Amino acid sequence: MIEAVGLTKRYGAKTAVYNLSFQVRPGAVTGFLGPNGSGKSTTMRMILGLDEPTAGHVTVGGYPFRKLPNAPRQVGALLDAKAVHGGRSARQHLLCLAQLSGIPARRVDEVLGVVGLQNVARKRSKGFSLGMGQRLGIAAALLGDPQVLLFDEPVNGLDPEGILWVRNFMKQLAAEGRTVFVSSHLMSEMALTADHLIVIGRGQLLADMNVKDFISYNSADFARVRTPEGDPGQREKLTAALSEAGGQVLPEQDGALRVTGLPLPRISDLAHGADVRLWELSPHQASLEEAYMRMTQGAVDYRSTVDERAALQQQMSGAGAMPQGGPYGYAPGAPGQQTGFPPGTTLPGYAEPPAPPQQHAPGAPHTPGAPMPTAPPAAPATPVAPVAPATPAAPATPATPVAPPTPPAQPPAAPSAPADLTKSDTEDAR
Ligand SMILES: Nc1ncnc2c1ncn2[C@@H]1O[C@H](COP(=O)(O)OP(=O)(O)OP(=O)(O)O)[C@@H](O)[C@H]1O
Repeated sequence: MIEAVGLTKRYGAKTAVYNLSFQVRPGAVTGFLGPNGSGKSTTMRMILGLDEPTAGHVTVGGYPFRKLPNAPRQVGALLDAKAVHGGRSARQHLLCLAQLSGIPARRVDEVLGVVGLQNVARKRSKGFSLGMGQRLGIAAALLGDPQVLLFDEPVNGLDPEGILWVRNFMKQLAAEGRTVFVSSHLMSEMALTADHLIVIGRGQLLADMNVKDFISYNSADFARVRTPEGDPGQREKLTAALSEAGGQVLPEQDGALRVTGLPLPRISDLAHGADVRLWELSPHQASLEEAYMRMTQGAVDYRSTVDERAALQQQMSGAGAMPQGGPYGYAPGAPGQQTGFPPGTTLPGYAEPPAPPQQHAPGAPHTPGAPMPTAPPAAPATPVAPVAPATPAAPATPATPVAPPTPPAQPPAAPSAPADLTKSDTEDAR
C-alpha cells in the first residue's frame, strides 16, 4: 500500500503539491487524475524518493521509499519512457537495469515477452515508436516483479491497440493482488481502467472514491427537448412552462434545451399544455468526462482560448434558468453556486500565493473555508465529492529496514524472477 499524509512540495514560490493525503491499496487499479501541471508527476516522484517533500510524508508498505528494504523487488515505476539510452537495444537497456539490481538475465527475456517486444529486443531503442518506448518502460518497471507499480501517463501517445493493451495489463496486475497507481489527465481512460480514483487539482485533493461512486455522484440525468426549428416562440413558451413547473432549462448549442428536475412524461404534459410541439424528447446522462471537467475547471493552469471548458462555462452562465450548482454541482463559481469550493472562492484567474509565513503542519486537517496560507487560493477546501474515509490498513511488514544507497534513477528490479508475469500477452507482440 502507498500512503501519503499531508504531502506538500514547493519549488521556490511554486506550490506543486499541497497537503495531499491518500491511500493506494493493493488489488485495484487506482487512477491518479488531474489536469496538466496539477502535481501528479511531482507526487509520484515523492513516492519514489526522487523528490523530497517540503512537508508531510509518503510511505510504501509502511516505509519511506529510501528506507524500503529491497526496494527494487517491491516497487516498479514508469515515469518517463524516453529516459532510455537510444544507442542501446531494448534488451541491452533492460540487461543493464537487471544487472544493477542483481536480476538474472532470463528475467529480461521474460518481461520482453510480457510487453510484446521480443521480436524487436535487439533493435536500438532510438528507432522505437512512442508505443514501443512505453512498452519498454513498462518492461523495466516489471523487472523486479514488484508488488507496487506506478505508471505516469502510460497511455500517452499510444494507438488504440496499445491503449487497450495497457488498460488490460493494468487490470491484470491488480487482479494478481498488486498495488497499481496510474496517472492520467484523461477521465475517459481512467473510467475504463481504474477501480478507484484520486483526483487532484493544483496539487490538492478534489476526490478520493471508487469509480462507481464517482459515476453516481457525478452523473446527472437530464432530458433533451427540441421544438420545431424556425419557431423560437415555441422554444420560449416551453422554457417558460418548464421553468414555472420547477424544471431547470439550459439552451444547448444545437438549439435544443437541456432540462433537469422534471421527469420526461411531465415535460411532455407541460409541452402539451402549453401547446408546444416537440421534435425531440430524450433521456440522457451527463458524461463522466463532463463531470471531471466541471470538477477541475477551477484548477486548470493551461487553457486554450477555444477550450471546451470555456464553452461549458459559457453554456452554464448563459442560461439564466439554472439553479445553484447546475445539475452536477460543479458549475462555475457564480455567486452561491455549489462548486465544492468555499463561498467567495474565485475559481478562474489563479495567481501563485506568496511564500507562506509558516509551514502547514504535515497531515493537519485543513478547516473548510479557512484561509490556506501555503496553498493556491483557488483550490477547494471542501472536496467536490465526498472524499472517502481512509481505512487504515496494516502496513506491510518487510524485514529490517535498510537504507538504500541512493534513490533509483531507473525503475527498480528484483533479484529473483517469479514467473506469473510471463503467462500472457506474448501474443500481443508486434
Ligand atoms: N523541478 C521543478 N521546479 C519548478 N517547478 C516545478 C518542478 N517540477 C514541477 N514543477 C511545477 O509543479 C507543478 C506540478 O507539476 P507536475 O509535473 O507534477 O504536474 P503534472 O500533473 O504531472 O502535469 P502533467 O500532466 O502536465 O505532466 C507545475 O506547475 C510544474 O511547473
